[in-house]
Amino acid sequence: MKKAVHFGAGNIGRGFIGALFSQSGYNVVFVDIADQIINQLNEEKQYNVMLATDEKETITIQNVSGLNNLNQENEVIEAIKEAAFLTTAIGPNILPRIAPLIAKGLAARVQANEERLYVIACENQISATDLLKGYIMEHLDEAAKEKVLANVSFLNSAVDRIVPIQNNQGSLDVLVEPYHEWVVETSEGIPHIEGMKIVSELAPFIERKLFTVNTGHAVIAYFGYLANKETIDQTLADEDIYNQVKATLGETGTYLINQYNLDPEEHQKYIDKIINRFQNAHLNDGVTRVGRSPIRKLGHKDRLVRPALQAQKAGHSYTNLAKAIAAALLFDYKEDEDAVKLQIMIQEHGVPYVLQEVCELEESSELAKEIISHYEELKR
Ligand SMILES: NC(=O)c1ccc[n+]([C@@H]2O[C@H](COP(=O)([O-])OP(=O)(O)OC[C@H]3O[C@@H](n4cnc5c(N)ncnc54)[C@H](O)[C@@H]3O)[C@@H](O)[C@H]2O)c1
Ligand SMILES: O=P(O)(O)OC[C@@H](O)[C@@H](O)[C@H](O)[C@H](O)CO
Repeated sequence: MKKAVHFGAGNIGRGFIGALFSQSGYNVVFVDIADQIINQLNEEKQYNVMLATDEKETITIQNVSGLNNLNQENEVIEAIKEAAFLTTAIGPNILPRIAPLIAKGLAARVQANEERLYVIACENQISATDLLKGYIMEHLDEAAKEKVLANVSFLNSAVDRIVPIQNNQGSLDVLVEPYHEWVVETSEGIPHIEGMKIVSELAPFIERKLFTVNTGHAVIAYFGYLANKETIDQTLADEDIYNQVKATLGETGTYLINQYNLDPEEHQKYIDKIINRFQNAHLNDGVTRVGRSPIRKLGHKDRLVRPALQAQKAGHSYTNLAKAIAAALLFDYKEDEDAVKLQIMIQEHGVPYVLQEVCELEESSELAKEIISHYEELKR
C-alpha cells in the first residue's frame, strides 16, 4: 500500500490531511509527540471524522498508525524511506524543530529509493514549504543536499477547513466543518489525492484564503476576547463585531480584487460564504483557539499587517485592519505562551517597540500611528 507520512496528528492532521490520504488509498503514518494519540492510533487503527452539521455525517478513517518523533527516530526515518508524500500540519513555529529529523529521513530516503517524494507543509503561512525546505537544507551536507534537491519536490500549499479544539478527551474522533479546500502549487504530474486541487500559481489562492478566512477569524477572535465571548459564532451574533468583520474584509477585499483581478461580485460571494462558515454553531470554536499565537499573527507577512500595508501602499482604507491589530495587542490570554510573551514585551518596552520588533512597522508610519491611537482607545 502507498504510504504518506504526516507530521502533526492534531486537528488538521487527523481531521483533514490524514483523512484525505486515507480516503485516497494511502497508509497514513502520523508522527507526533503526543504519546496518548500515538498509542491510540496504533491500538485502534482507525477513527471517525464527523461533520459539523445537523445530521453529523460520519466517515471512518482507516489504515492509520502513529510514531513518536522524540523516541522513534529510526522508525520515522524508515517510514520516510517508503513514503510517496511527506506532509506537515504542526504550526509554523514548530517547523524548524522537526526539520533535523526530516533531513535525516530524506538523506536516507534518496539513498534507498529513487521514486519521487512530495513534501508539502499544510500550515497557515505563505510559502511554508519553502521555509521548511530551508530549515531541512541546514541539516544536510552538500552531497545529500544535491540528491534531495534532485529527487524530492517541495510544494507550497494552502489549506482551508475549520477544525476546532475537540471536546472529547480520550477519543481520536474529530469534528470538522463540511467545507474544505487544499490547494497545492505544482506544474508536475503528481499522484492524485482526493480533495487536492493543483494550481500553477498559489499566490492568489493563499492570499485570498489568509486575508479573508484568517483575517476575518482574527478580527472575531480578538474583539470577541475583549468582549468576553467564548466562541466565534457567539461573537458574530454581536452586531458591532459583525459590522467590524464585514468592514475589515471590505479592506482586504479591495486589495485582493486589485491585486489578483478578482471579480468583485464573486469575491463578495466568497466573503459571504466564509461569514456563513464562521456562524456554524456546531463547531463551538473558541475565540482563544482562533486568536492563538498573536505574535505569529502580528507578523509582517501575516493576516493583519500585510493587508494593512498593502492598503496603505495603494492609498486605500486600512482603519479597520489597524483596529484589529490594536485588538490583537490586547489579547492577554494567560494560557497562550505567545500572548504572555507579547504582554511582557508591551509592559517592558511599550507598543511602538512591539510594532517595530513584531510587525516590522516604523513608529513614524501612518499605520503605526493609527494602531497606537486605536490601542489607547480600546484600552479605555
Ligand atoms: N485547525 C484549523 O482550523 C486549521 C485550518 C487550516 C490550517 N491549520 C493549520 O494547521 C496547523 C496545525 O493546526 P491544528 O489546528 O491542527 O493544531 P493542533 O494543535 O491541533 O495540532 C498540532 C499537532 O502538532 C503536534 N506537535 C507539536 N509539536 C510537535 C513536535 N515538535 N513534533 C511533532 N508533533 C508536534 C501536537 O502534539 C499536535 O498534535 C497550523 O499551522 C494551523 O495554522 C489549522
Ligand atoms: O491556525 P491559525 O492559528 O493560523 O489560525 C486560527 C484559525 O483562523 C485557523 O485555524 C482557521 O480555522 C483555518 O485556517 C481555517 O481554514
